[in-house]
Amino acid sequence: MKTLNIASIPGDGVGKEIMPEAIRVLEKVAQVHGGLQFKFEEFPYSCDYYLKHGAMMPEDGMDRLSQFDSVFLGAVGDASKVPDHISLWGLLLKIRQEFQQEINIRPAKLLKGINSKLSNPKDFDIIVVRENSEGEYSSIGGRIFHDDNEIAIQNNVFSKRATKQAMNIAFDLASKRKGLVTSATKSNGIFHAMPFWDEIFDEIASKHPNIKSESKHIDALAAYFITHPHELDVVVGSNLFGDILSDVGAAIMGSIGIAPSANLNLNGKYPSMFEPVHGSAPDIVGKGIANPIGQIWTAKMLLEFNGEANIAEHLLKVIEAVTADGFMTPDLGGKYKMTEVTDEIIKRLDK
Ligand SMILES: NC(=O)c1ccc[n+]([C@@H]2O[C@H](COP(=O)([O-])OP(=O)(O)OC[C@H]3O[C@@H](n4cnc5c(N)ncnc54)[C@H](O)[C@@H]3O)[C@@H](O)[C@H]2O)c1
Ligand SMILES: O=C(O)C[C@@H](O)C(=O)O
Ligand SMILES: [K+]
Ligand SMILES: [Mn+2]
Repeated sequence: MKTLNIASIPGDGVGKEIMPEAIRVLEKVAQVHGGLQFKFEEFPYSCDYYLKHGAMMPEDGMDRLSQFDSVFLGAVGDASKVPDHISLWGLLLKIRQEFQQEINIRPAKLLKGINSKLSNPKDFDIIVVRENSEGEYSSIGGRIFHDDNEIAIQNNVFSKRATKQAMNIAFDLASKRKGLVTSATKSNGIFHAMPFWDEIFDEIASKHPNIKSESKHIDALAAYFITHPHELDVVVGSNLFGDILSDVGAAIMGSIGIAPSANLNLNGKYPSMFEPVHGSAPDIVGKGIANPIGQIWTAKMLLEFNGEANIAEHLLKVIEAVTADGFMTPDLGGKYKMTEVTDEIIKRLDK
């Protein structure tokens, strides 16, 4: 019997609602699999935890999480309790950076039965590879002076190593898919970092002559996601560009409530972390209508990256069968509750 030890962090808002749903699904997956079991330990790290303890997690929090095979996270952020930059840097970004989860894989594809926010989408299947550890997400800088003289300086950090790594992963993925890598740039406006990014991209591209490659400015690329999603394959972007593009990707999938993501540690020193693309959705908390599919599709990625690709594929097929038959929450235009969608997925996992 293979055991996967999973640290679950429901976090804030709908994170607390969808996490139990995905765990129900994973327990069922284990039962159907026969040779797999999960041991979950839940950690209450969240904005509520911050209000009680003055920090998003205790001092030994990272040590404790490091003992697990993977971290499974819901969503972080409740601006009514803690400013967003404090909660994100104290938990989500802290885990990404300290566990060296330098790559964030964010698929965007159309499932059967789901109406995209596009009026006439062709079949698209995109993977956004987001550099996940540096770039625009840096705490280097500061604020000086007061009143109207106040100045804020924010430094971006681009290392050749992490940039190459993200691009190499993108080319590897493309070699197993349609064979196209698109780089998100802004080298017309961002004077130092983006020409550097483009040079590295050209260098990596020249080492992959069998893979097509192209650079598009982020503004044009965001529009291209809307107008030509079916032409894209793998898209590689910096931390901020990857963040924005993955929400655009989620919108053309039909809802941000279904988009999954995997924050990957590649050196094996720390666990990877799996969490949906969306946040804590404060506007729908407590209504029972949060879409559980983002968290459940994320569970599929957790299975895949823990060596269980077959059952992971089965799970995604089941999710798609459920959407194809119209079992959807209101964000997708459906009339079903969160738990009803989950129940339907669990029911069909047996078949
Ligand atoms: N990775 C993360 O944990 C993460 C990601 C994004 C935002 N956040 C945080 O979440 C909070 C809210 O951020 P936001 O409003 O910008 O983004 P959000 O993703 O929480 O919500 C955006 C919109 O999508 C909807 N939505 C999100 N998840 C849904 C689901 N599962 N089912 C149905 N609809 C869903 C919301 O109702 C809202 O209308 C902030 O504190 C922010 O910092 C965290
Ligand atoms: O990375 C972020 O900025 C937080 C959230 O928006 C995300 O996409 O995970
Ligand atoms: K999330
Ligand atoms: Mn985001």
